[in-house]
Amino acid sequence: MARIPDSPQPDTHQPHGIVGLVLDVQIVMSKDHNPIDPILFAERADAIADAARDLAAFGWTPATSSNFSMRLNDDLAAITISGRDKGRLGRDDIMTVDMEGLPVGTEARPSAETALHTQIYRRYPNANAVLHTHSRTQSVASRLFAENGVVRLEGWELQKAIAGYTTHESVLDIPVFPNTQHMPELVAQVDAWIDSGKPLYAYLINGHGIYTWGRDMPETRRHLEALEFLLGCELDLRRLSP
Ligand SMILES: CSCCC(=O)C(=O)COP(=O)(O)O
Ligand SMILES: [Zn+2]
Repeated sequence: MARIPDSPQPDTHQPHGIVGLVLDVQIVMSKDHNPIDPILFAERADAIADAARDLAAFGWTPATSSNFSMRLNDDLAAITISGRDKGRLGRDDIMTVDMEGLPVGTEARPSAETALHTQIYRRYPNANAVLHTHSRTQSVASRLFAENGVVRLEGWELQKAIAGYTTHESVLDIPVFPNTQHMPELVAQVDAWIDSGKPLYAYLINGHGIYTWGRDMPETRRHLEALEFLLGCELDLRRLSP
């Protein structure tokens, strides 16, 4: 559960010196009125902002698109506020939600796609970060492979960048779900795939973008970068070998 950092104590031996420190963090209360660890929130928010800055620099978050989150604990996640420029995020652009996607301790509006993030944290207890981007490659691949409902990746050495994959001889299926503005429908499609027992490391949404996750932010970034590369390779193959 959330932990309160030790309160700074006044230094009684330094009556004219520094008697306290002001931290640039908010103390947020969860629904059961436990304070959320502000240090943990700040650390996660910084990790999200750093990743987002890099992904925006790659051109994968055009026009305020994309959203990012990290788990805070079993009940809460830090997620980007809806509509923000993802290349210029600061701590104030990130908020806390519970695992039903409801805001905690703020009036801010979480990402329109929050339900897809909290679903991953509920279904995969080892997932601690979720990244969703809208690169050109992801968007085109999602349209091209929508008819099959899946992008089958096999024979690529870079499949080994996905946690648990140890050989290019493996098969990595990335489903493509139909897009909808009705989040519960998307959540139901993802649930149905997971409930079928098929492995899921990432998915595309038709004409929209990609979702992937991992046990921490570096692993999740590795997944996203590998998938971007692999989808680009599949597009090139389609173009070059009719
Ligand atoms: C302008 S992009 C359309 C919404 C979207 O797909 C997205 O990823 C960003 O939505 P958010 O509410 O998270 O800013
Ligand atoms: Zn999106």
